[in-house]
Amino acid sequence: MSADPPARELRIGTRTSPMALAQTTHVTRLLHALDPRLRIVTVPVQSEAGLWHGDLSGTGGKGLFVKALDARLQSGDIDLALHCLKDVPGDVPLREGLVVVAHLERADVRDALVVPEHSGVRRLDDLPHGARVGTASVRRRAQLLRLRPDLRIVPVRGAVGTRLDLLDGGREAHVELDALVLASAGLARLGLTHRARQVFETDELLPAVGAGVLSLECRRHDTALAALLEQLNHERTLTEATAERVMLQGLRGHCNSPIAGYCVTGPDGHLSLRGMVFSPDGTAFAQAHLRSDAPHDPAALGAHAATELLSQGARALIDTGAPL
Ligand SMILES: NCc1[nH]cc(CCC(=O)O)c1CC(=O)O
Repeated sequence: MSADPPARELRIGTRTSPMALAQTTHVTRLLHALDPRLRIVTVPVQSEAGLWHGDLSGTGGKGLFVKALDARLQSGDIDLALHCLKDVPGDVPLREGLVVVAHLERADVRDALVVPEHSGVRRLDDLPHGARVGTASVRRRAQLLRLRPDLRIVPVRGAVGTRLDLLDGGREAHVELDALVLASAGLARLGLTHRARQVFETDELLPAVGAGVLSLECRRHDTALAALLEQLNHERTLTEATAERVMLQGLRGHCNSPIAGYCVTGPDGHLSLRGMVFSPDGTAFAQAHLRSDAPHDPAALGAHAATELLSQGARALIDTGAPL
């Protein structure tokens, strides 16, 4: 072998929220461990979505950051885009010339209950009747209402820190919230795990498709970079995420559909996929729980789960909750 080529500059596009920056730092460390000579440049990418606090369910809001990053990648402005798989809509095809090369090992997939700093509430059951719980996720709303139909669910968006400020600010924040439900993985990335009072088991609050998974995307023709990034791929995560994503795509949900999906690999290598689709208030739902003895075909498992959910009326549930 001849001498190594000089290390290249690598431009990572990132959202500017603290969570996105923490994820970028994490990936930067992983990349430097593979090649310490890489010159990694962080390129902030904005989208209007981060500025909004209202209900974004009808605006394609979740997909805006994905689209903004993908456009910058396509134009060559950045070399690498990092996505929370959970935020990548099921119905948006990958842009021409781009490729998802790695799925990083999945972090905690569970949702967590967070209460104001000085509150004595330890679990959802401790909240008073009619308590106000902040979440803008229709998946969380439906499942929280199944657990506690008396709760008032308040749509709260924005960076995790902003939401915590609203929660802790109480009356002064003009939004009196008794609790928030947030992703454990997001709290962990921000060093805020101590704020989680109750971490919901996956069978009481089924996670989002792709929860806890970061995916790395680059240009198809950037083969040297693709080869480097592939080393960061985690095979089990890819398999599980594939089953969940194929299920999501088969359901043809809109950008904020009340869909949950979680695939786990058993000790003997089999895959177990649970999927649920809810009505907005959680009173009606479809569910599938399928097992595959062939871990090599997660896509078939996902497609099968979607078919099962659709046979139980998932289409009507998704369309009822659809934005006007
Ligand atoms: N929709 C926002 C979002 N997208 C990804 C995460 C972090 C955790 C993850 O990757 O699953 C979060 C925060 C949250 O939902 O509280």
